[in-house]
Parts: sequence; C-alpha cells; structure tokens
Amino acid sequence: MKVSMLRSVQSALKRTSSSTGGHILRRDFSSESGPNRKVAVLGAAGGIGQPLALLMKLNPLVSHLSLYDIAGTPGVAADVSHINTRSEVKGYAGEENLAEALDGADIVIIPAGVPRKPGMTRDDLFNINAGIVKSLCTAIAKYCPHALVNMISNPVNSTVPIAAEVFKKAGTYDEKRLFGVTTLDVVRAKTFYAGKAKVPVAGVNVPVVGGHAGVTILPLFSQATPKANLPHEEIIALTKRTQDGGTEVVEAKAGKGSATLSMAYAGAIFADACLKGLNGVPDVVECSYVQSTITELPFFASKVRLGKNGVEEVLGLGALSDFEKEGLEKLKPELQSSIEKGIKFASQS
Ligand SMILES: NC(=O)C1=CN([C@@H]2O[C@H](COP(=O)(O)OP(=O)(O)OC[C@H]3O[C@@H](n4cnc5c(N)ncnc54)[C@H](O)[C@@H]3O)[C@@H](O)[C@H]2O)C=CC1
Ligand SMILES: O=C([O-])CC(=O)C(=O)O
Repeated sequence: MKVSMLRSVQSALKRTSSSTGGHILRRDFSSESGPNRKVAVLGAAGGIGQPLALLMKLNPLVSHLSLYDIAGTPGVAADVSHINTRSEVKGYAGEENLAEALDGADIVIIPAGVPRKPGMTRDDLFNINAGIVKSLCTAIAKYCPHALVNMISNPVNSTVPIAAEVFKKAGTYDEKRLFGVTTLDVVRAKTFYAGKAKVPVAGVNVPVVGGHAGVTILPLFSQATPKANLPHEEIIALTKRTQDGGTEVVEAKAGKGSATLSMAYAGAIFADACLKGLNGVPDVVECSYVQSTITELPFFASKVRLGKNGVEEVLGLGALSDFEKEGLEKLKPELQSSIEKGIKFASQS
C-alpha cells in the first residue's frame, strides 16, 4: 500500500513535470544512485512547508532534505525522517542554525512568510514578507550562493526582484538561478481547462505567463493542448478563474490562510523540474517568473528550459490570440510597478 502510494506520487511528479512544453522522453533518474542533491526548505513548519517537506521526502532525486523555520522544524523533520525513502532529513530552528541549514544546498525553496486573509491582495503582504525574503536571501548569498532559489513567498512579483537586488549587492547574482514559482497557476489552468474541455487532465498543457497576482496571471488558452475550440465566453471565464484561483481558496478557507496543499504540490513539481535540469535531463520546460527580455519588463513569467545551471533558455510567448494580446498589455503597468516596488525596497533598506 505504502509502496503503491509512493509510486503513484512519483509517477504523478514525472508525468506533470513533462511541463507545458510536452516533452516526455527523458532519462529516468528515479533510482537511488543519482547524484547527491541537497534541498533546503525555508518556512518548512508552515502550511505549505510541511506538505512540501513530505513531497520532497518522496522525491528520489533528493539525497539531503534540510528543513528550516524560526520554530517547529525539529518536530516536522523527525516526523518526515521516518519515511523510508532516500533522503536524510535534518531540521533547523532559529536563525543561529540557518547557516548549517543552507550549507551546500543545490536548491533552496522559500515558502516563508505570512499568507493572505479574505479581502487582502498579495501586495498587502509586502510589508512583512519583503523583510523576511531579504534576510533569507542575504543568508543564501553567504552560505549557498550557487543554489537555485525557488521563491514561493508572496508577492512573488516583488519578492523575486528583491532577491535579485540582495544577490546583486552581495556580488552573487546569477539570473539563471532565481525563479519565482508560478507553477500553481499552471496547475490550476490545466485543471480548469480539462474540466471545461472534458479531456483527461493528465494530458493537458497550458502555458501561463506574466506574473503571479490577479490580472498579471495570463493563461494562454489559445495554446492549450489538446485543442478544444471552446467558445470565447468560456475562455474569458477560464482566464478569470485562473487569475482568481488564489482568492477562491483564501475565501473558502475564511481566514485560515491561502492555498497550501495545491501549492505544496506545485512547489514539488517545480523543484523536481529544477533537480532534473541540474542532473542533465534534456528538455525540461516549466513556466516560471524569471529575469527576462521577452517583453520590456525585467522580470516576466514564461516557459523556461531548465538545465545544469538553472535557466538554460527563456522561451518566447508564441502566437497570442487578440484577447491574450489585450491581457498582456493590461498586465504590464501592474507588474512593472510591483517590480519597481521590490527593487526600491531592497536598495533602500
Ligand atoms: N507562489 C505561490 O503560488 C503561492 C505563494 N504563497 C505564499 O507562500 C507564503 C507562505 O504561505 P503559508 O505556508 O500558507 O504560510 P504559513 O504562515 O502557514 O507558513 C509560513 C511559515 O513561514 C515561517 N517564517 C516566517 N518568518 C520566517 C523566517 N524569517 N524564516 C523562516 N521561516 C519563517 C513561519 O514560521 C511559518 O511556519 C505566503 O507568503 C503565501 O502568500 C501561497 C500560495 C501560493
Ligand atoms: O492567493 C494567495 O494569496 C496565495 C497564492 O499566491 C495562490 O494561491 O496563488
């Protein structure tokens, strides 16, 4: 029973991380003889952190799992460490243990920070989360400057530019190694599209570009596969539901936080893709919010090919429908101002 559950999680990871690009053929690294890879989760005792720790413990590409939070991590680590999979698990609580938690990390996943309550925007989290992200990234620059950073903490549209500025100041910035995790938008777009198009969700691909807040989330249903020729009104509704997916969960949780389980799943998919890229698996493509030149905005989410050094190639937008072209123009001012806000915070504080 346990083995079959593990296999189905592993095969879901394999299937889904075949990405928006749809390339399935690749070497299978799911044996325990792959290279050693240390993954650190910062904020590991939280709503996302705990299920993400579980999913990373199930990933055979991980040899060392480092779970850090300001408190509560020894319990989470002890619990997860009893699972009979490859990785060795260590828990670290408190800032004095952050250096050891980060030492030698190949990937650092950051779901540290406060979540939304009903009525809030992601930008309302800026005042608290900007400082948390800044201090964690300062430590990353010091203790594992070559790690790939998977930023989950909101507002992602600003926290990624903050991280970039911190790394620039420390002299460690490598734009190929910094990622805003927008995978949950892709996960949602796939689920909602499959429901409307009445196709099996496992075979669905939908790129989602732009950023990770409201109208800055732009799903490209014109490029969705398999093709379904949905009426325009349905595309409008699907787009809105994808953009409001986070709010849908925040409202349903009624003050008890935002998406945690689906986010942990999405975070695990994205980290798995990064691990595969590091390990030299070809054609690993996922959407992510990265430094970009595909529009005039300095950071933008689009399909990204992952490789041994992180970003191997930022892929273009492809052909857009008129509705998507309009959405792209609409999102630019908000995304630009969120980027500027992050840069200003990091350079002033
Ligand atoms: N990128 C995305 O798609 C998504 C992002 N999020 C964001 O993820 C973040 C975390 O959400 P939840 O896990 O639900 O929140 P939570 O409050 O349940 O957990 C956050 C954890 O971060 C820890 N933390 C706070 N300051 C820290 C520090 N300086 N160092 C290390 N850990 C620290 C807390 O102790 C707590 O355990 C929020 O900002 C939320 O908005 C949530 C869902 C989706
Ligand atoms: O909506 C939120 O606050 C959390 C989040 O980013 C998401 O679920 O997409």
